[in-house]
Amino acid sequence: MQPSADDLLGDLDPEQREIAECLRGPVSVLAGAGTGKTRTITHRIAHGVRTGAYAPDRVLAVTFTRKAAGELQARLRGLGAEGVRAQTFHGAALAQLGFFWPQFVGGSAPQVLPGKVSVVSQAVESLGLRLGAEGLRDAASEIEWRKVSMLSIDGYAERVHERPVPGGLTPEQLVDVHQAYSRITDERRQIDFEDVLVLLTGMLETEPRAALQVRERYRFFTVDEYQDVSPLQHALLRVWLGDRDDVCVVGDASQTIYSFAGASSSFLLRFGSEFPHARQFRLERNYRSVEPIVRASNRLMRDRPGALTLEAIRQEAVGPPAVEWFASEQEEAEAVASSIRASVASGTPPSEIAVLYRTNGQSARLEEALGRSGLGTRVHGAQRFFDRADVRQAVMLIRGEAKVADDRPLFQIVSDVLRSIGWTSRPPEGPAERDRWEALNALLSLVDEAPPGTGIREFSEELLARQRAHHEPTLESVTLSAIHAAKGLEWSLVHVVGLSEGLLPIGHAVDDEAIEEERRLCYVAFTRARDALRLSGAASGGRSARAPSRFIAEAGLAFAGE
Ligand SMILES: Nc1ncnc2c1ncn2[C@@H]1O[C@H](COP(=O)(O)OP(=O)(O)OP(=O)(O)O)[C@@H](O)[C@H]1O
Repeated sequence: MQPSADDLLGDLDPEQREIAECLRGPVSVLAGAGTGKTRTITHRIAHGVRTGAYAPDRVLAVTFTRKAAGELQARLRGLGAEGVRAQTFHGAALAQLGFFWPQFVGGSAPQVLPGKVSVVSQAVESLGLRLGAEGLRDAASEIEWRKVSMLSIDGYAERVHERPVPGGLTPEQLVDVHQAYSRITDERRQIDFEDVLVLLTGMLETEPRAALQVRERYRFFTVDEYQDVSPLQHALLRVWLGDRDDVCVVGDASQTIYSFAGASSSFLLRFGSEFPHARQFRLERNYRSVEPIVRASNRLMRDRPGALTLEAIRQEAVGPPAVEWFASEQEEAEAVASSIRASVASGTPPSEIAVLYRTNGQSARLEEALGRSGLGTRVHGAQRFFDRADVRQAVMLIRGEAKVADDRPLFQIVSDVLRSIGWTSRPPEGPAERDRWEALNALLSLVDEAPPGTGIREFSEELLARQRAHHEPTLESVTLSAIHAAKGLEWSLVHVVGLSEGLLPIGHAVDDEAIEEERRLCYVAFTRARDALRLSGAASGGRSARAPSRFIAEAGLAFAGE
């Protein structure tokens, strides 16, 4: 049963409620980590729909990753706001471009390149230059940065001396690479990820009939994680709005961790000058984490521009985050694995545990150590749950079952399907079998979560909706994740590893701006933990000795065993 309008708002504290009731006009919310910003905006939208202020199909909720869009969509569905679309900027733009292209340009929209690196490689070759794999990736990132920053190649040429140039190229050659890349994509009539936004924004600016259609379609906009908006995404949002101002943006400047890719918290912090009549709110009450975690996180960000001081609601008597220093990364990985094994033995479910690190290269050692401790792991972002071949097969078979009348209980129908493709009631031993088992078992756990009385047909529809939205079920394994990919998520127990100079902050962060971005990453990592945060670092990463990360002392903590 869906909550009534009053029950909906009953889940919110007075500040959250005030925001949820402020349904019109420009609204900005500066919301610290764990203060319930996602809860607030989803309730605000659901409240708008429930009270009739919003026609659900005229509401667009935008965010930055498909995962976050899936979460938003699922939370909205859970609150009864079914018809509302939650999309990424890119997803929404791609759909609109595909729709308008035949009308205003003719034919079908150009093909979107799956990635830039191979074209960059051809561009480099066409100029008689040479670049290694890393250099090609860096050059591709620079092309992305230029486009999301809305710089022409000439504009970029003026600023290239302030930009990172891949080793082996001069700044002038890098500009040539941009030019050659552009020429090749134009010749082949291909567009890249950023071009989708560039072209749509241009089309909506120059074709009033297209702009009119989009504005007719979408009336109420909400942008989550607004601290991550790029100049290009901001420009698109402005053309979507036209001269209207029903937009609500929510974000936390302390969680800006994509500046290197062109994101800028200045749009969030300057929202009041862009919309002088905006209502501006703050959420500073942290519901997620126990007080010592909130205290350390506040200390880490003290006096930084736009930083909020969080008030911890959870005042349980617990000690400060544990901090440990090891002689080598191997020792660190083994100690983390045995500590996690002890936590699981004392009752913390593996799905409530995460190990976070700065670079993807750190995961293999941890995966091995945890595997040796008999724990299933899942590297976050490696492959999306609903893209797995075993999951796709299971969903297809379940959908097949839904087509025939069957009065057996739902659990039996689904477990029989899963058994037919190798699921057993006990988990198998080997890591690959275990991984498959965890995935199939997660599908079965969705049966337990379904409301009583759910039939196979409804269950199959729910699976399809989740598959479309990439709304993944919980897997009973420990999550390993790069900090960047952990944004927006939370676990009961979080280990942050690699707290050494060179890893966090990363070695290539040298100027103040880059160090500040590393600090924000560290903040995002700390604030993912609800009940316990464990920090560690190691002196040796193999080649060189490292010093403890400055962020530990700056958070008011100290290493034991240093
Ligand atoms: N009014 C409230 N009462 C109780 N718990 C709340 C309330 N608001 C939020 N929470 C809890 O606080 C936690 C954080 O909420 P949510 O995920 O919406 O936060 P967020 O602000 O989006 O976090 P972040 O920016 O750190 O990712 C969740 O566990 C949520 O259930």
